[in-house]
Amino acid sequence: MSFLAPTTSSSTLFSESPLARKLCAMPKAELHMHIEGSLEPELIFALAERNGVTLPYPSVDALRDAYAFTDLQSFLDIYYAGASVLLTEQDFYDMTWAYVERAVADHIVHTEIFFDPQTHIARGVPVEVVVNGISRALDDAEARHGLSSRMILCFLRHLSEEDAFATLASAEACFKTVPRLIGVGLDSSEQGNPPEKFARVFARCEALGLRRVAHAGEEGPAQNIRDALDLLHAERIDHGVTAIEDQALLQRLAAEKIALTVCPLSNVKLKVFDDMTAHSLPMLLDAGVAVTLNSDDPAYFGGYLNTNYLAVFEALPLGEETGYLLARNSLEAAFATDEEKARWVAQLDAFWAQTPAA
Ligand code: HPA
Ligand SMILES: [Zn+2]
Repeated sequence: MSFLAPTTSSSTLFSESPLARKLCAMPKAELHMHIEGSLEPELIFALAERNGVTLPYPSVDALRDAYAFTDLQSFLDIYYAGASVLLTEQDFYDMTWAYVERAVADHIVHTEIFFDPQTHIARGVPVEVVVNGISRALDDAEARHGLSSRMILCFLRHLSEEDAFATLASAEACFKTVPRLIGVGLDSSEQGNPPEKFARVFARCEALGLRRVAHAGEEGPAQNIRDALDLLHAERIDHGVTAIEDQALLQRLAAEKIALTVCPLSNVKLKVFDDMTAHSLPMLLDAGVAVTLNSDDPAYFGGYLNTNYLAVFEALPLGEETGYLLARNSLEAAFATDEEKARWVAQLDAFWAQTPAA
């Protein structure tokens, strides 16, 4: 038996507190996760070896060491390099399955997965290979784990409008044959690529009956959020954390129940905020905006969904009821049927009633 006191008392760890356990175990949805951003360095190296792709990093550790980002662009450069190992349908399946296991462990009941076909098409990978690999893994996730899901095709905003239209045309058959592929989004470099650049593409998507989201107000001004709503008819805003610059916009987001898919660890890693205590989340919540928490690119930003919840609740003065609100917002903002949403909210309510107050 040892009489030495532990150097860190485990009871002081937030992650082991009753509130942390409750946040981790509650049913929730994830609405902002780029599947290529779930590629862990180990899987990048395994796929590179399987496919004979040479990486510009000598080892897993060297790659991980390169994850010291200064802004969004410095991340995107590495993110697209990592995605270059994806070639076959099985690669997309394996990547998605690895995320599914993390999602199930985090008590996610519904996930909406972003993917970036243009980065794969440019390397000669047909969009069907991308869509079928991801979708087949999500079929298995539903069958084996009861995990509900949708897929959202994102246009890369640093590329041209013409390229986005060509991508949409190449994916039109997929939209018809893959029921869970329900919408489009807009990601990549926000600076210099405002929403208006894609107004006509999004109008075509709306005419096709597709759901619409857009990254806006991540690094860019609050005006980009307004333009994503007015010019792209976005139904949710991805990030949206710079909305706090504009009081009237905050009121509009709250009144129109436009959900924001906030990604706290991403924002800190990409230096949108100096640290988690400086995050605009409390101001967004105070304004009555329907905020949700998400992991964005979990393999690059230090963790999956529950790690985001823990980081936020450890750094900010948020009560248990905010945990419930964030989970409920995520379920209600999902692109799912009213019946599905009512079922998940009932599941959350039952969990809340059964689990002692933290
Ligand atoms: O956080 C992001 N922002 C913009 N584009 C992206 N593509 C992957 N992740 C991101
Ligand atoms: Zn994102």
